Amino acid sequence: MEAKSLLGRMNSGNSCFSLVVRLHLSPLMLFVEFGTIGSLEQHGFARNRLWSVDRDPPPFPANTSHRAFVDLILRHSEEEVKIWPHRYECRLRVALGPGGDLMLTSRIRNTNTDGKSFTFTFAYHTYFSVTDISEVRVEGLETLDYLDNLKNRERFTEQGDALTFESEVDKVYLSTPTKIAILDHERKRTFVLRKDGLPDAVVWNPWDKKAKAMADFGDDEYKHMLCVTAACVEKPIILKPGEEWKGRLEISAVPSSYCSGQLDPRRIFRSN
Ligand SMILES: O=P(O)(O)OC[C@H]1O[C@H](O)[C@H](O)[C@@H](O)[C@@H]1O
Repeated sequence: MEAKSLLGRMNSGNSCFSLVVRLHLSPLMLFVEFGTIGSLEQHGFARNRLWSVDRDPPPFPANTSHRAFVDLILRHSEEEVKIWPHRYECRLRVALGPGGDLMLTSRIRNTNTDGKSFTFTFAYHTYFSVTDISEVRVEGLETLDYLDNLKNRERFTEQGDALTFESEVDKVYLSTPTKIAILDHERKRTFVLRKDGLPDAVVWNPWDKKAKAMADFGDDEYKHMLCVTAACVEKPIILKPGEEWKGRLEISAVPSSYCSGQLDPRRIFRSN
């Protein structure tokens, strides 16, 4: 399966809202090196590999409402050995809930037979469709420390209230809470991200100049997108042979002007 530029569209069946997540896949799954810190290609190699579908996946736990799912698998390959001399298995489960919520679960296992550990970083590079970036707020990241990719990854502390956007942004927020909300006032829709095992969050919008310079990005598309990436970047994950790491991201869309902490989106879904 080609991982690049996957468009995932989910309609809730409820006319109040629909959720469009651009799973610019690999984007969805960055592996080994997030960003351009190391010697590998931008965001690592997993994004540009061919994944296969597991036709006999392990069953879902009985107590979950997520019944529609696909498991994608990526394993080491001979051609990759020069850049990443390890054996691994990476499983990505993409599941849809009855209310239209999207659940991404990743498991990465060290299958080395030479006794060697390996280290990697990880991110779900999810692009969110918004009506007007200038009217968007992000809640859950205020007052946190971040590394600013536009300033040589210098560390700063976010001030004030919720994040708003009026120019290019490329920040790695550190030790973030498990819940982050993206409020689209004009559309009266909020995306709620719930994550596990992914302490960091990257917030990115290229704004006008960078958008024009990017070959695979429309000149005006920056006005209608925000990339909020659940990640594990600051402290890389280390796995010994036989060990497995698990990370999870759940994305829900909630109608109207939901504010984090005030409403529980799960209840809204159930009552619809
Ligand atoms: O275009 P992509 O390779 O998907 O990456 C787009 C952007 O993703 C991230 O959020 C990074 O922090 C940015 O520095 C990068 O430009």
